[in-house]
Amino acid sequence: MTTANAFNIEDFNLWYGNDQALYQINMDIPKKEITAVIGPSGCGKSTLLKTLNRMTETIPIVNTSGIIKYNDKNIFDKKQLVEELRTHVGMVFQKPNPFPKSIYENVAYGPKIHGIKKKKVLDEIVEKSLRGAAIWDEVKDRLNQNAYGLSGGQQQRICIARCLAVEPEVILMDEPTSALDPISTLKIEELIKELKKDYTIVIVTHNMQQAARISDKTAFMLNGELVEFSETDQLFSNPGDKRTEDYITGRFG
Ligand SMILES: Nc1ncnc2c1ncn2[C@@H]1O[C@H](COP(=O)(O)OP(=O)(O)OP(=O)(O)O)[C@@H](O)[C@H]1O
Repeated sequence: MTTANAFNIEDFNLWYGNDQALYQINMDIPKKEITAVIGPSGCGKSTLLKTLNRMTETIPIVNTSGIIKYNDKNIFDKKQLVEELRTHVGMVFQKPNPFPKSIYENVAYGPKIHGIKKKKVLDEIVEKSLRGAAIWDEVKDRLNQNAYGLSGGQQQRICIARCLAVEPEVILMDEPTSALDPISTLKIEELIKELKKDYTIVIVTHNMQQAARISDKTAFMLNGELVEFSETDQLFSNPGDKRTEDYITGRFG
């Protein structure tokens, strides 16, 4: 049975040592929609995002309670292999972080790790992924050049292509445009809206206008709590909580 939600977060708490960073989070993240997470610095946005593909557990002092289900299965279940989860749930980071390799090798890297060796198959994956990340036309004649030679915005699209190459279902994006100029930002925003047709996207952003422009649903977090999670139009036009209203009208944050 397939469900409409990619993730069900149930009574989830997270501590860094003695400091609690997330409190009783309950949230269902719908498939093939863009879910934005907003809130002031330090409110737990990145922590929540990184927990969705179990990146936070690489930090030794992290403890959690509660359940996060991905496609109805608890991601913390002993039987759930973390590598497998991360194949389905990819991540794009704040700063573009291509490998110091050619554009081609950056995108072919994941499929190669997964055992794909045939040049023809890899060529196809590289082209499809670069097209999917809306950068094929800009790089098709220089696939063997080092990805470091590209602009920041282009590097970020290479990182998105690298993520697409392993065919994830979900793409987690942690402030993917905060290091980019306004034109590159708009290109990435257009791309994210395009990707929604095929992927579930969860994006952490400092930029409320960005959340309002691109997301279907928005979560507002404050001090580790999920204050409000609703349709983006509603959250920005008619917030249900005074704290959300104060934040979106710039009264704090
Ligand atoms: N590796 C860590 N070790 C200890 N505490 C951490 C760690 N990472 C984050 N924290 C703490 O957890 C809380 C939430 O941080 P988090 O980075 O999730 O917030 P954020 O909303 O994403 O902030 P920002 O918008 O500034 O990136 C903060 O108090 C932060 O200091």
